[in-house]
Amino acid sequence: MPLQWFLKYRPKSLQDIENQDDVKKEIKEWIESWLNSKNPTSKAILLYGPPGVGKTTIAEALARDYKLELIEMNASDTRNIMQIRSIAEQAAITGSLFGVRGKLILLDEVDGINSREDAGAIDAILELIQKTKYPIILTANDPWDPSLRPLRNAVKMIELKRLTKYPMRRILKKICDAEKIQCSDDALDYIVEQSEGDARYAINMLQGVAEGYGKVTAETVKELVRKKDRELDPFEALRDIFWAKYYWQAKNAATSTQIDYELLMRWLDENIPLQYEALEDIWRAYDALSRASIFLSRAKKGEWDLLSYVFDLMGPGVAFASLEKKKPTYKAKWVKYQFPQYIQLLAKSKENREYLDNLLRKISNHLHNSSTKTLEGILPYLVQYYKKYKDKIDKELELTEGEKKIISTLSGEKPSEESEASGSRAGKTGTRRYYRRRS
Ligand SMILES: Nc1ncnc2c1ncn2[C@@H]1O[C@H](COP(=O)(O)OP(=O)(O)OP(=O)(O)O)[C@@H](O)[C@H]1O
Repeated sequence: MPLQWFLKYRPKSLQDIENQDDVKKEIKEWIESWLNSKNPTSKAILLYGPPGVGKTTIAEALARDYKLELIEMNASDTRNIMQIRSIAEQAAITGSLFGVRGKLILLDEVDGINSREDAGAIDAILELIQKTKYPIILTANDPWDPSLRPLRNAVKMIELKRLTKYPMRRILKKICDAEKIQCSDDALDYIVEQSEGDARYAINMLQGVAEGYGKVTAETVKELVRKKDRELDPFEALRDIFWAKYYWQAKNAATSTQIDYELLMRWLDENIPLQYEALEDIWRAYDALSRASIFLSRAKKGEWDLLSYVFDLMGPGVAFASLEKKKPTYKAKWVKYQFPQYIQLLAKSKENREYLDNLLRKISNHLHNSSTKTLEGILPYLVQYYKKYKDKIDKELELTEGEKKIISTLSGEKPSEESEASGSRAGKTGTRRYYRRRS
């Protein structure tokens, strides 16, 4: 796997870090107070602020600029507590022996410490701060948890703000130039806007578009870039999974859809043969999906830890079933995704077809839309939100029992025995035909 760009282009020196001038000034003064005197202004600092604004990058760049050896560890990993203790011991002794050219200790993500499960972790860090002969940097997104109060009192707090538009645009532009890809200003602005000040997110999006489409235009970014932390609709989730070039892209898509994992399985099931062409790719994708299904049934028996494998197999498992992706010339194929197979049940009987037609007509009249647009663009959402707004929707659209039954079937509720028995793959063509006929 090629290197992720946010790592490849991580600034090496403080002078390359965008937008954090006050922080850089303050942190330089702090480190110089450590190096030039025996009495630093504070033994440790806590860099805090939203994700992807440069907390870790600043700590690493500082070490490089001042030629300090960086000892870096994730504070939220319980296994590190022992290591933190041993550093505390060593730091107390060796600092005085080896003098100036020293180390910088970085404890990332202290807000990830689970105060109940890792009761000793905060104490271990406090002990380290007390004994240390080396400067310590802690980082956190949210340092305001009450359990972190003793830490807050023991450090100097420095806040990092979200990156603003122009610095963020410069970061992206530099990468476009270095990678020799054409990026339009409109496209970069769109990415910047969607990323809400998170440089890692923006760079990941840029890389996703550049590698998916080969060019970064306003049109291509609008297709692929989603607002940060927004839940994906099923069509977007499928595109992100099938087009993913990286594990994280596929995993993100599988875990951040509006639909639940069982429904996502159905969407994938329906669309694997549409997206992949090589038989072996299709076979591998179904193999991953079937394993996901096995883990899911085990998870539902109470072993919920296994859910993580379900997402691994549904997302990255399906995404990397395609060997074509390994070719440098690979470009994802644009496919019009289909609503899952169980809609076949609707096309099966004349009665159901009438209910569906009536339902589509009612929604279309209500929204002044065509039936085709309603079927493809509105119905999936209505189905998704039906349970939550049932009373309102029933009332506004004056739905009959038959029409309500259609919505329940579409939402993935278990079909009745009669319809399940006839839900073979033969009906699938019927569904497709039904869709084609309408569009
Ligand atoms: N101020 C910045 N200037 C230039 N690049 C930046 C800046 N901030 C972040 N980046 C880019 O974003 C990536 C992620 O940044 P970093 O890991 O430092 O964020 P963070 O604030 O520590 O986030 P988190 O809280 O999620 O750990 C970096 O590798 C770098 O490529």
